[in-house]
Amino acid sequence: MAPATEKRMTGVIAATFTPLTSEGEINLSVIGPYIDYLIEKQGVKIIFVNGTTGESMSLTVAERKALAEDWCHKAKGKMDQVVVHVGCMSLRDAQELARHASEIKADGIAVISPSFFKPCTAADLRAFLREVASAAPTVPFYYYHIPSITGVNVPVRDVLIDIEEIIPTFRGVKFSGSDLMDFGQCVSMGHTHWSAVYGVDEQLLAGLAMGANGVVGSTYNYVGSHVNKLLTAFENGDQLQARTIQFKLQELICFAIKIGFDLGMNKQLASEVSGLSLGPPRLPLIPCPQDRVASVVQKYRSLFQNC
Ligand SMILES: CC(=O)N[C@H](C=O)[C@@H](O)[C@H](O)[C@H](O)CO
Ligand SMILES: CC(=O)C(=O)O
Repeated sequence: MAPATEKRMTGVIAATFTPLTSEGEINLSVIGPYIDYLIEKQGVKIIFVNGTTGESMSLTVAERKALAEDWCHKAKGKMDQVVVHVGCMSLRDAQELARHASEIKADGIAVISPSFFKPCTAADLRAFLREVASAAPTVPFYYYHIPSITGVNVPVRDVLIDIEEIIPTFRGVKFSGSDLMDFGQCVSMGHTHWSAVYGVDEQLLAGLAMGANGVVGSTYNYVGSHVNKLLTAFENGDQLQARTIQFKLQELICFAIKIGFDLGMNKQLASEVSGLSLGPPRLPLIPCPQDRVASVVQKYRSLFQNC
């Protein structure tokens, strides 16, 4: 059983971008103001760092450690939780990051499946996750499912069967897939000390309907306050209001997709809205052309400003 003091992942969780300088170095000076911005302007109290949005797979292990440490240190006493993604292609790197996350007192770790050589079965994936988790035996552990990026389509329900027998620290799933039956099965197989957080921002309301405890995503860096209202409306049974906000977010994402939505655009949009200097993405991703940034920012303002 989980210790009584352990916190669950709930509410609106921002998957943070990794601030880079214009020369492409990690820029730790932005992290303090970034945390304050998320708390004050977006009402976000839990952050998920070094994930997909954080370009973790494009960073070195040393950079990921420096970032994780800074996020945890600066969020202390401000954020409710910092969950650090430690997944890597190499099991040894993932274990090193898991151990490090434990040392810096991260509130949880999450692990993505390796995606160059992929696990073929749920058993293979479970074996990988167990080895990473065992490097941080006191830290709450989450499996991070993102099949559109990893190409690993093992149903999460198969990963979860009796998983605490092999990973005693297992505490839930960050589910960034669109298979809502599988997500529903994760919720229904879950325990009261687990969290099922949903990660497809454009259909988060469907995730809530399936029983998500929280939502995690990149767009909550700049629509977090609106999505907080969506969650409240959902809890109050106000489906109309919840859908109104969801549809606005869909409109923004649809618009962005039409002009070429990628992490470069997303990061630049977050910079423009927040006023933080998040910098460019790292190659192979490239910065978004200024005219496209301007039009997505304009769309954002027309949908979300002054309401
Ligand atoms: C594939 C991807 O990056 N997924 C993110 C997190 O899981 C989401 O937050 C998306 O960025 C978001 O749903 C917009 O498509
Ligand atoms: C979106 C998300 O959860 C991530 O960036 O890892």
